[in-house]
Amino acid sequence: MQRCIPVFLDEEVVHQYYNGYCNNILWPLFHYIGLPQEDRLATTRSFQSQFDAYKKANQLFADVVNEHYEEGDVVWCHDYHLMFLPKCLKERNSKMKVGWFLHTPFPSSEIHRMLPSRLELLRSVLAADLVGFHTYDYARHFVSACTRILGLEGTPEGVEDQGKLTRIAAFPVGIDSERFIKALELPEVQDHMKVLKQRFAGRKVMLGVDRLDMIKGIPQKILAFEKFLEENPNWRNKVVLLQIAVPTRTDVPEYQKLTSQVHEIVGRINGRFGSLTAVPIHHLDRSLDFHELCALYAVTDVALVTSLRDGMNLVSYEYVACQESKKGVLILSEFAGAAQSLGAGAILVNPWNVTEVASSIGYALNMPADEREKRHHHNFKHVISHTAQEWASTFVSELNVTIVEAQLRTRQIPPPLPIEVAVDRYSCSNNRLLILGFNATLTEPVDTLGRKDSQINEWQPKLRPDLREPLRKLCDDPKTTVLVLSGSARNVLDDNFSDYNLWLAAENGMFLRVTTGDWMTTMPENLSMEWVDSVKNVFEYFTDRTPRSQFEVRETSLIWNYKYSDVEFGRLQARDLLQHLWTGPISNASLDVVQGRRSVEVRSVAVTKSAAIDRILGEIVHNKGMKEPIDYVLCIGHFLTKDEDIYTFFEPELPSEVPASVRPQVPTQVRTSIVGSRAALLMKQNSTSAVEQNKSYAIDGDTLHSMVTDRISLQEGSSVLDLQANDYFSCSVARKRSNSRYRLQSSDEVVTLLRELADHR
Ligand SMILES: O=P(O)(O)OC[C@H]1O[C@H](O[C@H]2O[C@H](CO)[C@@H](O)[C@H](O)[C@H]2O)[C@H](O)[C@@H](O)[C@@H]1O
Ligand SMILES: O=c1ccn([C@@H]2O[C@H](COP(=O)(O)OP(=O)(O)O)[C@@H](O)[C@H]2O)c(=O)[nH]1
Repeated sequence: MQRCIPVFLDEEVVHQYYNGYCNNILWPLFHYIGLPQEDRLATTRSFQSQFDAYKKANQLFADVVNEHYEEGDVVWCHDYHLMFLPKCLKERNSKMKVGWFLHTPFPSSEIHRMLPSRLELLRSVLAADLVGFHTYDYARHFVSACTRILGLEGTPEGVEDQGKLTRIAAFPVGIDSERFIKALELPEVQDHMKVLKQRFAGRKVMLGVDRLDMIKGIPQKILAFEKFLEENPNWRNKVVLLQIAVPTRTDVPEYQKLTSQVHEIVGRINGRFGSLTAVPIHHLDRSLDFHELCALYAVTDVALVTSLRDGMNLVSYEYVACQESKKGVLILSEFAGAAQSLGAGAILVNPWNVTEVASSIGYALNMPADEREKRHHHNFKHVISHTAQEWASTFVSELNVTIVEAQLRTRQIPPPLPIEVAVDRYSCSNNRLLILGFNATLTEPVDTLGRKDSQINEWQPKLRPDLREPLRKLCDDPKTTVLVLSGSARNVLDDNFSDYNLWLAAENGMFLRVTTGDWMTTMPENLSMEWVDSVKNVFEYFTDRTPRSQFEVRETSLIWNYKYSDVEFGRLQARDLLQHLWTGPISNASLDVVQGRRSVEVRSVAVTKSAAIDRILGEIVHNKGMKEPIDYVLCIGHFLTKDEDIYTFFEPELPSEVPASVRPQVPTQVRTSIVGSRAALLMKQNSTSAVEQNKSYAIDGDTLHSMVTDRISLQEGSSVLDLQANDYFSCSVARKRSNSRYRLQSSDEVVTLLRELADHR
């Protein structure tokens, strides 16, 4: 039992839908082979009747999904067979979380234009929330098809249609590398390896493993091998090509023709270069079992992949995974998606250039051991770190995040902060917490035009002079705790706030310090920063080419800022920069690209202000030895969307709250502590008792006894927060739409607010 639910299609639908529309129309078109001639005499082969069958089959899939769907489920549709499915699903239930991933290339819009049903298919895919491709190029082609053919707007995140954004991104698939590596130890595989080694002793063995499909370039590969033998007579008895050609789509006439064509070429070459005892090409028209395949991957000297187009090509990954001891050479078509990830170690070839492939064969066969080792090492590292498991979890987590972000986009414009009320409630409270953002909250607003001539060294953010006095008064009030929570680096906060008696949380809360003490870290364990150097290269490149832009390397993030550059040019450059990031350094890492109004920031997914706040609160309560619960919270900042759930941290019942379940990449301990401490941070908004609230959260989280929760309860049974709903003021600064309860127009209004709080009676 594979936990699969079948969708039954009748034979005629299969013929028209699967053999017809999928494999005879979409497949060749997406691989740049073009469309077949429409056969007008046979109505069963017309585009229209095949497309009707395609839609019908997709609807049948949708019906089965609907039958089994439960609220909150994620529906991930795969491949060109199901391009109509997202639309069918969303029409029935617009709240369903739907992703779609294409395993083949998506061709240039000029090719997609040829398809008679081009509009309907694009629109249907756009009904999904997240659309994924193996490479950035395919994603780019899809976006340009939507802009050129549908006339929609392409944004750096995806495609927008009347306010609805479909996110488009690259998610390169990988393999279960462990499975292959472990299999090599099995006795069955070892036996196969022994037999193969004996069988081909004294000869170098080249391997081809492909479905017998025209996109795999099998004739081109064999012709290149023939040319190599022709030009290198000394190799004729010393090398053999093993070609596994797995039969596929045997009902489609084009595939039948290909089989005969390949047989003919193989026969001719074997006749030409074979002897009574040996032939240069061993061609198998069948599939192998997993163990045989692993053994072949492990013992062969060169793998030859000559796809004319290929979505990814997993064979190349599998070969690399099995070559840790032999360190064989991979010759790989530049038209396979895999060329973008294994290009560093493989010999890349244009399969149409038979001469080039033939000489690459010679180069691979003669390659010295140290070069083989270096090349293999590059690829092996990639294959074992970019696995199928990681691919799937990244896609699903991105899908969840996409949905939360879409909810955030529909945020309201909050009303202005009622300063008088905020001050009044402040006066009546006994233990207040003020959480203040820094940039654009406590600094002067940026006036791009006015600063055109300013000096680069003014870029470090500075506390507004008119805030110094009120801030000092607030910090010196024993009933008030002030926390400055910023994305800025530690030294920037040190420079601005060392003289005040307050708490500083730098780098989005990853570092914390009370100004009378030392910095400590609240960083989650295992925060990988391996990506920093490659992202830095991209940022350097764009900084050099965008006058008056700059980038800052922080300890847990990198930020490129173009707030002083020409706005239009800066935006264009930002787009380009994002494209560079997606295709390169961040294509498969657990990173977030956070776009500000004039900045692009890259940080690890676990780094957010809201993820850090409960750890910070725990530390403050512990450090101050608080005896009384906090009864007033003011949280103001010019926070990015990604950080905005800090506002809802204090009021869990808000609908736009980001549930812990949609942050799967946040390490478990952190997630648990968010849920846990929230349970302790009670609001007396309704009559629910502490015990009841704790219970309801216990269902969400694994446990309430996280380290942080335990630490921040004041004493057994009492909680850290004792907030009336009207003693909580979340307030965005200089942002129109926000999740906050209130807003202030600019930091000028922050000055007014803090002055009045400081002078309250
Ligand atoms: O179902 P078949 O007709 O036997 O075809 C087999 C699969 O072929 C295609 O595979 C693609 O997906 C691979 C993994 O993402 C990728 O590496 C490769 O480049 C693609 O060709 C097809 O997309 C699948 O749906 C078929 O099952
Ligand atoms: O006899 C065989 C030969 C190959 N494969 C598998 O078929 C897949 C081929 O995937 P690839 O991405 O290379 O191309 P596709 O056939 O999907 O276009 C790989 O996982 C191979 O391990 C297999 O199961 N049996």
